[in-house]
Amino acid sequence: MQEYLIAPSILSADFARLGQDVESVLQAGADVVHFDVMDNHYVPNLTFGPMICEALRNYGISAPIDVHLMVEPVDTLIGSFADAGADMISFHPEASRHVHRSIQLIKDKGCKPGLALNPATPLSVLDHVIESLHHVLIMTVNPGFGGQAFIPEMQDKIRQLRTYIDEKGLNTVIEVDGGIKADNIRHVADAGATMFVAGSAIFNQPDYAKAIHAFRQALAQ
Ligand SMILES: O=C(CO)[C@H](O)[C@H](O)COP(=O)(O)O
Ligand SMILES: [Fe+2]
Repeated sequence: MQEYLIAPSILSADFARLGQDVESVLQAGADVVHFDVMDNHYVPNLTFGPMICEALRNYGISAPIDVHLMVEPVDTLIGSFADAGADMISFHPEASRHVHRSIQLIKDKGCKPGLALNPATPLSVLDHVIESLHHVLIMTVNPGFGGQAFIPEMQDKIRQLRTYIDEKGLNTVIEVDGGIKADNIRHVADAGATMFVAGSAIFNQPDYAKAIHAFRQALAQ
């Protein structure tokens, strides 16, 4: 059976009690912690850096941490996030002057590299580097904010990426990020995604377990 990963985006968590909130969402059945890093330069918003990642590890969070870098430049932050306890690190190709070098830096630090593609970024940016990637993060909203609506055209992009990966015989993970809800997750999975980021659809609900269960039920259909 296909294994699906649910990755709550802590962008929508309660920052005043972040450790407890992340612990709660993991106890509620989440698989991975999605950690959105925004710099008010690559995207028009500002969030958190490696110190917060390290603080979560020190608090006792042992689940995989999936760092989504929406920063420019990229390379100077890779080492700090790896040292702070990141497992997966993705970045946007537009924000790196040397994409292959950034991927190698992530690997050299023992983390799993990913490329994050904005809605208007073509899949062709994956040519020549796809073999080095652990995951491709398809943005299904424009990066910078939580709580936006899923862009329907991305369904076809995910499908094309599935074909691209399968034709090469790779097992690259397709991660989707933005506007994922219980009522669209099945369609996104049908298109070929296996890892689902969701911020507002989980953290804005009173019962995290119920929200995650609704995702799993939709995926099991
Ligand atoms: O990378 C992101 C925004 O740039 C977030 O991960 C994403 O938008 C998740 O939030 P939501 O599920 O509320 O759309
Ligand atoms: Fe994200």
